[in-house]
Amino acid sequence: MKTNVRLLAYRLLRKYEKEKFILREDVDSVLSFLDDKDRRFFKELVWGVVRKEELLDWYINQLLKKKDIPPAVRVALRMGAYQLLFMNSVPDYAAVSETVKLVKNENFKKLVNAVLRRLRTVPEPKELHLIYSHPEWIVNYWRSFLPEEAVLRIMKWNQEPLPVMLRVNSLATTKEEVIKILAEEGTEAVPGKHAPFSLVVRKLGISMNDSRVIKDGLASVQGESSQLVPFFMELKPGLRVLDTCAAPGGKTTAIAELVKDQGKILAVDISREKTQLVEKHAKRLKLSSIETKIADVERLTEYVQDTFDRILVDAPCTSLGTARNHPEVLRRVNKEDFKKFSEIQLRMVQQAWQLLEKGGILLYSTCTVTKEENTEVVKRFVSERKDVEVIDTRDKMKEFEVEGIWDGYGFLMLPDETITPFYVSVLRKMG
Ligand SMILES: C[S@@+](CC[C@H](N)C(=O)[O-])C[C@H]1O[C@@H](n2cnc3c(N)ncnc32)[C@H](O)[C@@H]1O
Repeated sequence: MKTNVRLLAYRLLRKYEKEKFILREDVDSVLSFLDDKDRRFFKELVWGVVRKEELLDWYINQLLKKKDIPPAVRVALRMGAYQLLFMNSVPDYAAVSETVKLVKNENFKKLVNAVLRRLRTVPEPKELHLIYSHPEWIVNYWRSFLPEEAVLRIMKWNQEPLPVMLRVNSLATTKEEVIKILAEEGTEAVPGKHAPFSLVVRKLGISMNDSRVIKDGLASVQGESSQLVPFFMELKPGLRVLDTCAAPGGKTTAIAELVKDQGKILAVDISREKTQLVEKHAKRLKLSSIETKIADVERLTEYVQDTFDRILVDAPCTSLGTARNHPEVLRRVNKEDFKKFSEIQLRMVQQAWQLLEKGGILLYSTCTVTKEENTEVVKRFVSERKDVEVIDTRDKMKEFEVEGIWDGYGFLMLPDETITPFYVSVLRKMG
């Protein structure tokens, strides 16, 4: 019997509507029994509906007398509207009739049918937050501290799913070699524009987890923004490096590769499950300079007494910069979260600073776009100490061809095809 992919998508989206959270395991478990064509359809429908939520709701609401409809009906309407507006491969009659089938109640079946049949008659919206489908409050919030063109750039790129990117393990192989192996597996990859060891996947042959380059530790899956972070830490072999908030170890292992696996890298995270992820990552890449420790970074000095030449605080944050892969984050956060995270982040930097040698460098980074968690954290920290020098990273960002905004405390990378928004602040301890 043919699998009803729309029904599977509907169930997942109903769960999302309740919880505002999509578990990757839920997606993967559906994908595991679909063929290639159904997988593509399922992924596009699910992520498309989440990505375009505000826009779809706006179209639907133009045709509803009473906007307060049950969530089950709203989700079905979004799915139908998405297929009509964005999926050229789906004929209109199928988008309408298959959506009507998802709805149980007879009266609502009629309503869904009527709305979807008239959907194409609605003229396009004019407001930017609708055209680029973002919650209005987030756009207004970004406008309160970012130039309009930066806000527009973030919104535009948030419409585009991020390509898969790899960081080639420079201690084990070369970009050319990895490209060759990938080609034998049917995957097309090209060198990335920004990070020295990056590859961008243009066409996926087999799943990356099954690829020889991952299994044999020749590369890691990592975006270009993350790959660039360690390049701002003035790393060299033999340094003692502390990576707080290290799991799953993307940046820890990048650091180890850059110091040629020579030196001591201590990777800290909050739980055993988390530090095990880092250990697994290091083992796969055959890196031996990494040790792990379970600790609460907000009280780091109770757990760690050694001092370090370099410290990375890649802090937990509201993750707004990950919206291309996780469009649901934009619909989950609220302004209180910005404040809550910023207090945690400041405590982490204060604690880590105490373990930094004079002349050493602490890099603070987040993958979010909020004033509270970026500029304000560093500003507050700098204002309470006399031994902090803020390092200007503008020239170096230019070298890596990364555009963004310098706020006097750090640099907010602005997105392009392979860069996602990332905030990087580099602080030197004066002696
Ligand atoms: C942004 S992620 C780090 C990503 C990682 N640096 C990488 O590149 O792969 C933030 C990490 O902070 C950890 N974390 C959150 N609160 C923490 C705490 N109080 N102490 C230690 N780690 C914490 C989380 O477990 C999570 O692994």
